[in-house]
This record gives sequence, structure tokens and C-alpha cells, in this order.
Amino acid sequence: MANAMLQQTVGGTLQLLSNSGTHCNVGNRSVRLLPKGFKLEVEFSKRGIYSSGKRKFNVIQASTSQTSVVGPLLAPSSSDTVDSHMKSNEVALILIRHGESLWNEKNLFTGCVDVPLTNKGVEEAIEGGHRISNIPVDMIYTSSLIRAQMTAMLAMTQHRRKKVPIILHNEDERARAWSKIYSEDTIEQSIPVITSWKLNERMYGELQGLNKQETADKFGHEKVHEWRRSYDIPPPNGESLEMCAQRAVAYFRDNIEPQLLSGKNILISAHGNSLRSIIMYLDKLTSQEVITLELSTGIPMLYIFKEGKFIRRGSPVAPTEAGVYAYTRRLAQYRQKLDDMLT
Ligand SMILES: O=C(O)[C@H](O)COP(=O)(O)O
Repeated sequence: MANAMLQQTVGGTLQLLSNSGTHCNVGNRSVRLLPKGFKLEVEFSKRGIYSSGKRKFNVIQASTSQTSVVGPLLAPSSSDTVDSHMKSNEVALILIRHGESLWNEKNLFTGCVDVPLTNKGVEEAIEGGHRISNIPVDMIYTSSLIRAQMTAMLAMTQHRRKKVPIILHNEDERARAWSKIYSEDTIEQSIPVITSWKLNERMYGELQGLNKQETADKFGHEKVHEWRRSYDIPPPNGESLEMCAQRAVAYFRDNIEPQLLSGKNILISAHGNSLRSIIMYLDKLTSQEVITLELSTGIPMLYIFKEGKFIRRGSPVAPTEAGVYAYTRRLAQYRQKLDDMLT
């Protein structure tokens, strides 16, 4: 039976769309789950892991304005043997900057303008996927921009586990109801893709759409470099990296880190600056150190999250027939299980 996954407003109410009539302990309350398709609102005061018998409900960070159920897709069944051994205190976190976009190709400031990938960007996403094809992925987070979503979906075409990434639609009740999946087996063979504007590229304000070289010619190379690579100086009516970090890192800590702690292996497909701000948090970089951090398009970066610590392991290389190198013993075991499953 699929567990329901919940979003909740800390100190507020929890809405639970349940598919069974069992009880669920939420905080210090034991509440009865309503039959399928009903909503249940309960009060509780903190987030955490709540269990109803053997079923666990990961209560994840709230959306402040609305609560919604992200659906059973987020709770792969423990019967999934290939992945279940990874549910331990060690999980993989993969970050990937989107492949080259049409405005990267034209050297235009892009920011939050929603442009697609170039052919080269598509190829980069596929190659990036080849490099992570043996690393477990239980959940995918992307920005709300198509270039990051295309990169994630194209990369996952290369994954050897062949689970299907499915973008969750929680915009409203109809979106949730109309995108519901009615097969447990199909759910187990799916990977939830959660999109959020908080992972978007920094908003480049009045530079969006301008050519970077022409802008440097107009305002001076120093000024443009300051807009592009300082930590706390925003472009005209845009976001500084610090402002971008305030939303991107907060989203990571409130929504993604709890999933890592619950044993989920996660892929984040986002942007140069939103990822620079997250890496600044993961690697504990100073505002001076992050200035020199650059991310190439379509190149995945692997972290191992273990005992609450992020260990950067670099960019995975594509698996070769000869090379059986894995970054940790558990990743080697996962790869072996894939080999066994696919032979
Ligand atoms: O938004 C853009 O223009 C690029 O994705 C990132 O630009 P930058 O490398 O100049 O910050």
C-alpha cells in the first residue's frame, strides 16, 4: 500500500489525503485516516517523522500558503530490492546545471526567462545522464524553468534503473486529482519530480535579454563582473547571489535535506547561480570563495550525504565496461544489483 506523503504548515494544519482507514500518529496525537479521497485536517506543532504502525509518513516542509499531499509517488515501496539497500545513513545527492540554453548560445543574460536547451544542451544532458546512470535516484527536484526540467528528464533516459520520472502537479486540487496514478506497481516504477521556482536561476533584473559582451562594453567589464560574480551586489532591479541563496538554500534545507535524512537519493537539476548558492552551503564556502566557483552546463556533481554531513565526490565519470569504480561501497553494491538485474 502506498504511503501518503504530506506537506504541512509547521504549527498549522496538516491535510492528509489518505487511501486507507488506519490511524496515524501525528506529533502527540493519534488521528484516524479517512477513507480514500477524503481530506483530514489535524493540528500539530512540529515537523518530523510520524508513523502509523509500520507505515511512515515523512512530514516534509510546508508550503506556507497551501498544504497539499505530494502523493504516494514519494514513498517507493520497501519491496523495491534494487534500491532498498540504499535506504541507510548514506545517500547520494547529485547536482546538475542545465545543459546549454538558446540564450547561453547567444551570450544573453537569461536569469528567470524560460528558454529551452540547444541541441548541444540536449547532448550535454544526455551525457550527464550517462555519467550518473549507475547512481540511485529516488526523487528529482528541478526549478520551474524548462531548461532545468529538460535536463533532468533527458539525463534520466540514460539511467540503468529505468524508473520513469514523473513531474508532480500540486498547483491545485484539480491538478492533483487529474494527475493521480491508480497502480501501485506503476508508482513503484516511478520517480517523483518536484519543481519549484525557488530553485530558479537568479533573477537578472534589467540585464535579462541583454548581450553580455555588449553590456560589458556599455557599463564596463568591472561593473558587469561585479553584477555577475559579487556576492551581495545585485544587477539593476535583480537578485544578488545572496538574495538567490536566501530562497534556494532555504528551499534545500526545508524540503530536500529532510528527504536525504529519510534515506532518499536525490537529483537536483537547476542553474549556475542557484546551484552555486547551494554548493556554498554544502561546502561551507565564504562569500569570497564562492565568487570563483563556476559550474559547467550539463556536468553532474556528486555528493555523499552521510551522518548529516555532505562529502563532495566530484563529477562522476561515465561507466565503462572495464571500469567498475564506484564512489562508495554502497554505490558499488547498487551498481552490482543493477548489473544482476539487467543480465
Ligand atoms: O542566467 C544566465 O545568464 C546564465 O544562466 C548565468 O549567467 P552568469 O553565469 O552570467 O551568472
